[in-house]
Amino acid sequence: MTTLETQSLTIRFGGHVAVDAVSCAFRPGELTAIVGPNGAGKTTYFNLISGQLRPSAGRILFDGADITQMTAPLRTRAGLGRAFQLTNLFPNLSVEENVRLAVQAHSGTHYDMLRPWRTRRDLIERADAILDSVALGSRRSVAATALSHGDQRKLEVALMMALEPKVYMFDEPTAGMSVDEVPVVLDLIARLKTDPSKIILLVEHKMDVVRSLADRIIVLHHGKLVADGKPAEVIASPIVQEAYLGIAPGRSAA
Ligand SMILES: Nc1ncnc2c1ncn2[C@@H]1O[C@H](COP(=O)(O)OP(=O)(O)OP(=O)(O)O)[C@@H](O)[C@H]1O
Repeated sequence: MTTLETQSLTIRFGGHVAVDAVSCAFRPGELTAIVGPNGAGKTTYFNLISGQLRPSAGRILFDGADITQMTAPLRTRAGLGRAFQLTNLFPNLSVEENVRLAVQAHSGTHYDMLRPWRTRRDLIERADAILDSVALGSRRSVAATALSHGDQRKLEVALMMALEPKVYMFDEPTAGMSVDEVPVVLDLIARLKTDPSKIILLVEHKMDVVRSLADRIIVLHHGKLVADGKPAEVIASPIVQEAYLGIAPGRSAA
């Protein structure tokens, strides 16, 4: 069973404590939404878990191992999946080529001049299945850079799926998407949730998205974990009403 836990995780930027002694254990089969007002430390906490930042104090345990000092690429290989920025990949290759490369990388298959890709039926089928599940089948020949913003986000999710991670990390997966693109991504995350072995973490501002997907909500405020529990309880709790909804009145709580 996959386990992921932060223990007193802390990071300081100069004198500012952006994440302050956050202890939290994430469970398989559960989607945990991380919410809080602007500047609460959500993205920083995410970056600490995925390895883009190193903490000032505290530990991160993944599947029983201390990964606090592990590099981000090694964490990815160990099963911590975070959406790639497309700019780090192959923006001029087609959607299909990007997904096939990710599938190939995960399968451990190296380029073999004597065995062209098209003979690897298993890898092609896996890539096709992923493309269909993110509704990008019809865009397969388009260069990644030529995709709409929403389709680029879907491709990022597809590339993460290709690596079959134990932990899926989504940072505002629907940000900047048009209204008709949002349901595709929400459906996709909802489908990932049906696998009881996966841990899913979601940083999200939109409370309607949180409500529709989260099994559990944790709230960060000034870098501290101030609430943790079932969505209805957490949303109704005075600390969230005051700390989150009170401070961010422009953000939809509906
Ligand atoms: N590299 C950095 N150097 C200095 N301060 C930083 C750095 N990264 C984040 N911070 C500060 O840490 C605090 C937490 O930022 P973070 O982006 O994690 O908040 P957030 O909850 O994700 O906010 P938002 O909802 O606006 O995305 C902020 O005060 C931010 O200015």
